[in-house]
Amino acid sequence: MDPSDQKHFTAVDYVIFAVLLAASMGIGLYHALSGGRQRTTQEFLMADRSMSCLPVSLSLIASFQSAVAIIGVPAEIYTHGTQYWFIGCAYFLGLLIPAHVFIPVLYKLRLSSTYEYLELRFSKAVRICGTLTFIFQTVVYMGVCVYTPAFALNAVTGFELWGAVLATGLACTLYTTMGGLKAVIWTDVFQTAVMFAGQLAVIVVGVNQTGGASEVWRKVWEGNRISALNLNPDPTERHTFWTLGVGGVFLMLSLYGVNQAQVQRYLSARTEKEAVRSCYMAFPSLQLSLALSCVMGLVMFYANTLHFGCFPQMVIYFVMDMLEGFPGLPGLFVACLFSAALSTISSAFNSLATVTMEDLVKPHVPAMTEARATLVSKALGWLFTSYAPITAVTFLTERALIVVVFDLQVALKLFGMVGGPVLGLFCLGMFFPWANPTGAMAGLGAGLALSFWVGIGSIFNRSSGARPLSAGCRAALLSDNSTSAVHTALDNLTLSKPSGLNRFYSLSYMWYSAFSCFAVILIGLIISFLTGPMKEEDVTPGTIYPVFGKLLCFLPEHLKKKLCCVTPRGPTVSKIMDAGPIPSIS
Ligand SMILES: CC(C)(CO)[C@@H](O)C(=O)NCCC(=O)O
Ligand code: NA
Repeated sequence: MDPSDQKHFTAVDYVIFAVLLAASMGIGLYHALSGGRQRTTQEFLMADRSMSCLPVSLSLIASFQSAVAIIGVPAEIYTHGTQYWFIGCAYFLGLLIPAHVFIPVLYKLRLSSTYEYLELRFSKAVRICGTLTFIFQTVVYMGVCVYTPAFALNAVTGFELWGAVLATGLACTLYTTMGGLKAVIWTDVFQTAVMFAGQLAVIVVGVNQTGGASEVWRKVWEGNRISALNLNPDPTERHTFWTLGVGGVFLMLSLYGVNQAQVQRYLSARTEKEAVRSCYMAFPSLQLSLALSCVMGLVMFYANTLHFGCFPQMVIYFVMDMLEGFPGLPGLFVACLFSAALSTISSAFNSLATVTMEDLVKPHVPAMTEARATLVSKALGWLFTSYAPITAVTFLTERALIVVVFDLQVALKLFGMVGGPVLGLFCLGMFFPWANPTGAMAGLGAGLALSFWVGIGSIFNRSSGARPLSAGCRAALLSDNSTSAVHTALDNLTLSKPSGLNRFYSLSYMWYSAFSCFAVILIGLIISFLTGPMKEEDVTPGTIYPVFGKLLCFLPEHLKKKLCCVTPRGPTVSKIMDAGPIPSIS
């Protein structure tokens, strides 16, 4: 790295950065010493189920908004125009459905791990498979998240990459294991504020330097960066209204509907109403965050005259150049990236500790005392911490992978490939009373196989929906002579339509969630009917959401009853479950 890139940080910047870390630690320490002092798993993992909707809602948006999005979205807008902004349309249904379908079912069951649902509805084996899938997704995602801010810090201060990665993991584990979920949620609130402040500062400075908002607008308009609504129905087109606005709903459902990190937050809310409200309140903040990162991409487009693509790493240099002469602001921006990453990683730690404890440890050690269980949960937190830097460092050793790791697409592909089948499994259970455990297992297995097939196939398929400039970006990263590299990349741009299996591999990654979700449901239902569908009286009460009953409310009563299996939650079951661990269902 050119040492001249490292002139940006002044003493004020270091102070701002230190304040972020100190405040996060302080919040952790406060929750370690107040309340019940984190001596029970109910407090450590579930925040005593006492949270109100405001902190929960800010925490919800922080979980999956990492530095990857903060710099990935501007890079996307800069390169391809504002089409990506239409993902905001998916936020409507993507939050309404969790609020009115998933929360009512999951909250009433008083779960700790969302995968307990799978055991109640299907079997222990399905639950374990759900848990393992989640652990895989989260561990890979953490590796991606931890790397981005470390790169930024390295670029502006020269701080060693691996040192920054380790420090991030360490800081995060410290406050997470000290203060439990309460600390995670309250640091999320603080860190979300820092995140917004950093993005806002860049935009305000950028717009002022470039001669006002109307100037920026004129230039991005002339530069063709304001995209019209693309209604092309082709599923291989990377970003259209359909892939973003409809495919995006399924992506949102896999994250906000059934992902442990989010469900744990809903369940930590004081009441079900409060959980639903937090979901509603997440909507404006998510839109604001999307708008800020899109506008940042437009401002960058104005500030830079190069009319080729931009890779995410460049965003950091752009911003640092823009903020030169404003001491404190580079520090605020790096703090913004770290806030985004820390809040995501802490959610990941806490949710990993929860599922490992609740799904993998507790069922085998039923007689564990609360104090012991809390200790084990904390130890699990530490275990997973060591895992995140290991993943990140593995990425580091493969220099070419660095470009990949930064990509917004990588994170969204992962959510779709791994989260989509799990979403399908929950939908199969909640909406289709006939689905049986065999069907669920087969559906999940087939769904995962299909989504990995298309996901891995797309990596090896040149004309895939991947960004056409990625080859150029890689070359540009490795040499300073970016102009010629970009020309080569543009020359190599393949415009021919793929056919056959290649067409399958070119499926837009925004459809991965929907595709694998439907695959799981379809295969799950077929296998269930072949092996003997579940009888209504065998389904655990409270695990079905009568979606057909609600949709077909005009049908006569007896037909509706046949279709939707509206089983009320029996008093015996609720008593057993309120008393403690879930009884095994055979
Ligand atoms: C997942 C959404 C679409 C909504 O939360 C967004 O935050 C996002 O694009 N996240 C990318 C992954 C990341 O930032 O780590
Ligand atoms: Na975050």
